[in-house]
Amino acid sequence: MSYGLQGVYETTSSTSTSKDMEYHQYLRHDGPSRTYSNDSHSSSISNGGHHRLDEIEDEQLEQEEGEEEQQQQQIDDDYEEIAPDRPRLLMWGLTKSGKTSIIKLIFEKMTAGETLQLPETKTIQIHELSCGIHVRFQIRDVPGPKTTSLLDFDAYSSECTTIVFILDATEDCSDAINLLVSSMQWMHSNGHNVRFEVLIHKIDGVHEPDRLDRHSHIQQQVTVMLHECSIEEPLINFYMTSIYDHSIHEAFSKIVQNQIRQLRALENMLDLVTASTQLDKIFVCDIYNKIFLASDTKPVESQISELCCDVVDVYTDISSIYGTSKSPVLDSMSCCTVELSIGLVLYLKNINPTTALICILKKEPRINEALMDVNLNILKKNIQKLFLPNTKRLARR
Ligand SMILES: Nc1nc2c(ncn2[C@@H]2O[C@H](COP(=O)(O)OP(=O)(O)OP(=O)(O)O)[C@@H](O)[C@H]2O)c(=O)[nH]1
Repeated sequence: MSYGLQGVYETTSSTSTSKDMEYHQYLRHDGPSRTYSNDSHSSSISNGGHHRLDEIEDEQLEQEEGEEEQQQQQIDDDYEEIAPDRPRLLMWGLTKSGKTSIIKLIFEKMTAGETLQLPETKTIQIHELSCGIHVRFQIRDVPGPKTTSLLDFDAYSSECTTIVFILDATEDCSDAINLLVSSMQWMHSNGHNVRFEVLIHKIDGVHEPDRLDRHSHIQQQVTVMLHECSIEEPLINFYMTSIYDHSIHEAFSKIVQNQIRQLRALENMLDLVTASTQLDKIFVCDIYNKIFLASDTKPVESQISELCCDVVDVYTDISSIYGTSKSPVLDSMSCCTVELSIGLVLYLKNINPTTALICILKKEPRINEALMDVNLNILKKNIQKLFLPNTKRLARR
């Protein structure tokens, strides 16, 4: 498979178990032409591409979209058969650490305040989820132990590919650290080379100047204990998160990205497009749960990904008011642009009803929109192709 992006146009100009289980399956379709603007930030959802492509291309696109829809339907009809080797994530950590809240907030649109009323988890909850372009995975939410006991951990973690360990940063962390290390030790001694993604969670409850110290103290303690257990080079990442800000989406995006086999290829494509189109940053984002499936490899500040989440919110709000499944706010050729007063332009374009490309660029007198349109359309097709062989192969089974 070629990892390059075929057909990108360049410009020389500088402008250019043992327990009961509950099973949940989340399948979404549809997305949201109208104009939207306000004075300080002008935003538009415009049908900007039609004059650039001829009718034949339009028909081809419609046909392609029809095929895609059929394919999606087929996938949805037989989930188990279609994605038998999907990643399986286990949410693990002491009781009340925040496992259920995270799932409800990201994937069920519960507000942070509503999570205060969540009851204790009594049985395993299995969530079959899909993010954007055919990225499918399972998340298990399990009753959190009250002590460092590993009772039932073998059943909970069977066939899991990643453990998302939630550690409440507002409490004394020693029990949680012991549980984390003993879980890793159990996995190691049973020959399971599973990645641990550790969320140092409820960080909003820690005084701001102490947060980095808390993070490095926990990380150091875990590293020392793992070394003492002779676990060298463990597969472990640490994130500071809270459901009261954007950090949980950012961390979960990285966790989901670690599950995507095509991630490097996708990043290569995005790098090529940013370089050839003079974009500052480009993201592939699931518009329903605001999970970033990939971005180009330039470093990104948190504020920028927060801005992207905001543009997705604007888009979904307008879609829910004005769009219907039969007539979405954006069709395959349209885009949504938001000009910020700080001199940045955000540009949203759909890849399919659930996935969008979000580009960030500096506002310049002459943005080469035609070049951007052409390259983003090529990128869109290439992304679909990248995920298609996988889907077709699975569909044939
Ligand atoms: N301050 C703060 N509270 C949080 C955060 N995340 C979750 N909580 C709160 O933590 C409490 C426990 O959350 P749950 O999601 O029920 O915890 P759990 O780990 O699923 O608990 P069990 O079901 O007992 O295993 C709830 O009151 C949430 O509102 C966070 O980021 N910050």
